[in-house]
Amino acid sequence: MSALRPTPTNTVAGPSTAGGSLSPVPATAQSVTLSRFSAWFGATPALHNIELHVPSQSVMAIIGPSGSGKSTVLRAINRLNDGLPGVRHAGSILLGDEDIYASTVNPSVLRQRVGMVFQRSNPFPRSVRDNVAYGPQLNRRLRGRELDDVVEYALRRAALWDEVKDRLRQDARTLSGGQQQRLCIARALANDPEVLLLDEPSSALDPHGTQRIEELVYDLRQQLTILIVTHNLHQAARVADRTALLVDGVLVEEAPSSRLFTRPADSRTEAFITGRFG
Ligand SMILES: Nc1ncnc2c1ncn2[C@@H]1O[C@H](COP(=O)(O)OP(=O)(O)OP(=O)(O)O)[C@@H](O)[C@H]1O
Repeated sequence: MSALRPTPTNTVAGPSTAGGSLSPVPATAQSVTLSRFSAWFGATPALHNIELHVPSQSVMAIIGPSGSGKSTVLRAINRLNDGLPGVRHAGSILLGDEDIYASTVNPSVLRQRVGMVFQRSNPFPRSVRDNVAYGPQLNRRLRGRELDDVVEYALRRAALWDEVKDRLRQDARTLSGGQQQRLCIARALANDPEVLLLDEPSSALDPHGTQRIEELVYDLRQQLTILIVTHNLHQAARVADRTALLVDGVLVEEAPSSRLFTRPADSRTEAFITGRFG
């Protein structure tokens, strides 16, 4: 098994602008596989022996009651739990066939390959352009025209370009909440990730903003592997190919969304989706 490394496309990704048309070279989407993955915060167990395979170029929704471990799963895939006091884990998480917890893995490189967007949009207090340019500038040392092209490419992929192309120098915090959330997605996409983790990305948005995010997830699934944590069961049913239910850190059921929401195999799933608990 090889150590995680920047993919070849990460070094050249971004648009070629020959002829003035964008022809992006996206990274190859990767599957994500958790095997007997457990996590603890101090003595408190948060995840128990999770077995979960997310096929490449698909959307997996993770649902479950509050405190069931949904965010912990996402953060484990990005190694964002590393460094929290008392945290430890057992088992493995593979990105494609690469163990993300191998000692050779650089977590910063991992986080370029596995982008994450949080519930509350968190743009830097800088311009729209600078928010998106930050990653490729730092990680790929892009400058000038090449950098501008990557910014445009990422904003187009995030379905935001048309709304901000004349406001690139404006403070990102002047955008609407929904636009800020898509800006955060563009910021992750600028690193040309193979996997995108979305932690309740539309819970702070109005119905229109929510719909834009869902359309975006639907479109991005062709190029990326996406895991989305959501409290909105209709959203999971709409956007996710498969859905996983976590209860008390245990994976209760994982199935195609069309089946899980209509013919759940486990009585706890039925109780959860019919609102009898959680
Ligand atoms: N940094 C931390 N330190 C200690 N315990 C934590 C920490 N983060 C999470 N936990 C605990 O781990 C468990 C799972 O939390 P997690 O945030 O993953 O749940 P969740 O399903 O995402 O919840 P919610 O839907 O409310 O966001 C909870 O019991 C929580 O209190």
